[in-house]
Amino acid sequence: MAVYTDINDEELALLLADYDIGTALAFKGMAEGVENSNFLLETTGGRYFLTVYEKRMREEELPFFLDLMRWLAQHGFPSAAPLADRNGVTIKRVRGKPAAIVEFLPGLSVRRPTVDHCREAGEGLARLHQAAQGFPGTRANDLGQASWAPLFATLREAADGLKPGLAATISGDLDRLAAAWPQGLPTGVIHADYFPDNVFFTAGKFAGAIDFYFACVDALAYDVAVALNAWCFEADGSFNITSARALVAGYESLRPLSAAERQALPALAHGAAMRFFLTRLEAWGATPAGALVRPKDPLEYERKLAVHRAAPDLVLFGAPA
Ligand SMILES: Nc1ncnc2c1ncn2[C@@H]1O[C@H](COP(=O)(O)OP(=O)(O)O)[C@@H](O)[C@H]1O
Ligand SMILES: N[C@@H](CCOP(=O)(O)O)C(=O)O
Repeated sequence: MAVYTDINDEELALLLADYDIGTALAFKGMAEGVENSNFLLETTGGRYFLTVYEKRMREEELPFFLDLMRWLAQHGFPSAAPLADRNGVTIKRVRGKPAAIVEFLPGLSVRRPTVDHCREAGEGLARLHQAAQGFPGTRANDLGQASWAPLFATLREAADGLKPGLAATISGDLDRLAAAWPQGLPTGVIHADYFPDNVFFTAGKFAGAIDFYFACVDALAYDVAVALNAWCFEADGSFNITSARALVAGYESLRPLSAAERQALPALAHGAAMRFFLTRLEAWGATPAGALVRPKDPLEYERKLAVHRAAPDLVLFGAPA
C-alpha cells in the first residue's frame, strides 16, 4: 500500500485554502503504486489526485515531470495536468515533503492486456512521443545502459542469492549489451515506465497515461522495447508475438519506426528487461519483511532476460536481422 505520509483534515484544509478548487468532500489514500503517497481527492470543485513525493524522488527533478504532464495535456495527449495554486505555485509542501495536486484522469488500467489493448497502448505511446515534441525540458536517463554495470556491481550477491550462478549470467548479458547497445537512434521524451498499470482505457480505448516520474530523453524505440516487455509476455513467461505485432502496429500507425530502430529492437528489449530486473533486484533486497509495499518480483524479469538471451530476434517478428 503506497501511503507513507498521513494527512489530517486540518493539513488538507490548509493546503486546499491555497487553491481555487473548493473544500474537501472526500479524501482517500490509494493502495496502488509503490513510490509515492497517493490520495484521491474530491472537492466541491471536482476530482483531483494528490501526490506526496517520497524519498526516492529528487525534488529538483519534479519540475521536469510536472511541466511535462502539463505540456502533454496542452498538446492533445491525455495526461493529468498539475494544478497551480493562486500564486502560480505547483510544487507545495505537506509534512515537509514536496506534494502536488493533479487533475484526476478518468479510465482504468488492465491487469491482463488483450491484443486489442496492446494495439491501443502502442498507438497511445506514439501519441505521447508526438505530443512531447518541442517540450523544452530535458532530463538524462539515469537508468540508461551506462548505469546498469555500476548498479549491478552492488547486486552480485543478491543475484546469486536469487538463483545460484545468476551473477555470472547477468555479467555476460551486460557485456553483450555494452558491446551492442544501439547508438544514433532518434531521441525524444520517453515515458520509460510504460507498463499496463500506468495506462488507462475507457471502453477498451486508450484513455491516457500516468506516472511520468521516470520520464527522460532517450531513444524513442527504447520506450517501445520497455512496452513490449511489459505488455506482451504471458503469465507463463512466453512472449506473445501477436500482442507484440499489435503493439508495434499501433505505434507505427502514428509513428513508423525507421529500419535502424526496428533492427535495434532486440538489443533494446534485452536492455529494457535488464533495467527492470536490476531495479527490482535492488528493491527486493532493500524492502524489509513486513513492509507496507510488496516489492515487484525480479524473477519475472530474469525470465524475460532469459527469453531475449535465447532468442534475440524474437522482437523482429520474422523480419531479417
Ligand atoms: N491523475 C490520476 N488520475 C487517476 N488516478 C490516478 C492518477 N494518478 C495516479 N492514479 C492512481 O494511483 C495509482 C498509483 O499511482 P502511481 O503514479 O502509479 O504511483 P507510484 O508512482 O507510487 O507507483 C495508479 O495506479 C492509479 O490508480
Ligand atoms: N514498473 C516498474 C516499477 C515502477 O512502479 P510504478 O508503480 O511506479 O509503475 C516495475 O514493474 O518494475
